Amino acid sequence: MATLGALKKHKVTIVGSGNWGTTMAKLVAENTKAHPSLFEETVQMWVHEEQVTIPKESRHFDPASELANKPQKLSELVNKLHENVKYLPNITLPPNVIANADIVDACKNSTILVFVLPHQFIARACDQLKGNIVPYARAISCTKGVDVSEKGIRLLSESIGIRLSIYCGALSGANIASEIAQEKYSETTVAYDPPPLDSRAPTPKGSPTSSNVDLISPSNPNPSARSARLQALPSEYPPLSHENVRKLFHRPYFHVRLVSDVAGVSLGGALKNIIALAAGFVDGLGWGDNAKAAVMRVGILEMVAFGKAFFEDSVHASTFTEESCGVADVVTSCMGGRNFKSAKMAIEKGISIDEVEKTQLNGQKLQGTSTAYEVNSFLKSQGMEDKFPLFTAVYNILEGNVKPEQIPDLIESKN
Ligand SMILES: NC(=O)c1ccc[n+]([C@@H]2O[C@H](COP(=O)([O-])OP(=O)(O)OC[C@H]3O[C@@H](n4cnc5c(N)ncnc54)[C@H](O)[C@@H]3O)[C@@H](O)[C@H]2O)c1
Ligand SMILES: O=P(O)(O)OC[C@H](O)CO
Repeated sequence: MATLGALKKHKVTIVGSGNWGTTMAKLVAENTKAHPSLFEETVQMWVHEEQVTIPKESRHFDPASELANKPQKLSELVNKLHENVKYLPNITLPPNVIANADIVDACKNSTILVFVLPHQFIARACDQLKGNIVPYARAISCTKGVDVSEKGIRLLSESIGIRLSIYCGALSGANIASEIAQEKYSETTVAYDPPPLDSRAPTPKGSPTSSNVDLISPSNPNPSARSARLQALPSEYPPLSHENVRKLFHRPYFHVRLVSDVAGVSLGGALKNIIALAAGFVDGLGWGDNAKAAVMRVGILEMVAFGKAFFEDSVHASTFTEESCGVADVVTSCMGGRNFKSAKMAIEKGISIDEVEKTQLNGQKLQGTSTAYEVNSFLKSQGMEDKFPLFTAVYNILEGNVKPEQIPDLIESKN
């Protein structure tokens, strides 16, 4: 009985503190408090430091205070007010969330790292952490996107795992952060497929681990070769079984389903953002719900086809259809997501999405535009743009090569 010998508790760090990062810190901290035999109560939240002035509309704004119009460090404000007034205003954080602007210190001795950074900041964060974390740490990626290079395409969970030489799973779902922060019911999918060594069973010689998966590339379209050895979680810690991982994320208002399909969960979260941009384009044209449903239908088909074409060994099509991280995330993202809203506003105002992001989002980041570019660059490298007409159309609209009004013709089936 592995748990009988457990003496230590898992220390959890949330790597990121945006809209979703701060929400994740809140719900995880509620759970570390609720499960004191498994987790240390204090949850560190890494804050990318910036100077923030308390907004006038904030309940913390006091015109009589000398601090009223004075920029202050965000990490200090979070710890003083128990609120992230910039990225998650009006939500009280539990006192066991501790904001920390030093990423290495925040992650020191943590056995569980929850990555919730915008995609573009992952590589640098990992560079800073490399060699400064316990080698048996485990990670969960909540970031939505994919990494593409001249060598091929990689899931963010893989990128994190490879950069840090640790195992990384994924969490993704129909999860608009502000609703979850207000404790409105939602579901999510957590993919966690730890190598056999974490279950304390001896690892059969030559058995695969789930980390350090080779890149998908033209010469290696469906890699199954898995190379590196992971360090086993010491037996003093409670095992990170599906049951215990669920206890870290599940709340009465946030229902978690555990699966083993890390690729499916990661891909769903990335690709739905391209579909959400298309939905925003047609809505911005004033075309109504039928048009939106049409691009969602085609987008879901392309999401499934993409998984089958490039991740056939790992993705289960049922992950897209049956779990929150698939069709359900497409639906919520195309109704109320930032990518959808920003694409819609860009069309309505006749400006670029980048301009909407810079002027309207108060520092929050879109992931759909970079994912559209990354996916297109990969499809081009595979000579497969025409097999994914919606993804290709979104890229070409962003590039100014075609107009949103051309979407119906561009996505029409040629059969
Ligand atoms: N917000 C949501 O509803 C939601 C839900 C599910 C998943 N996600 C995903 O979670 C990820 C994180 O999104 P978010 O909503 O927490 O962030 P956000 O877009 O609200 O905020 C941007 C974050 O980037 C940080 N940042 C800015 N410059 C930085 C730098 N140079 N280095 C490091 N960090 C920097 C800011 O401090 C801030 O925390 C994204 O991939 C997003 O798609 C978001
Ligand atoms: O607001 P978006 O477009 O970044 O989407 C948020 C979540 O991913 C929805 O599940």
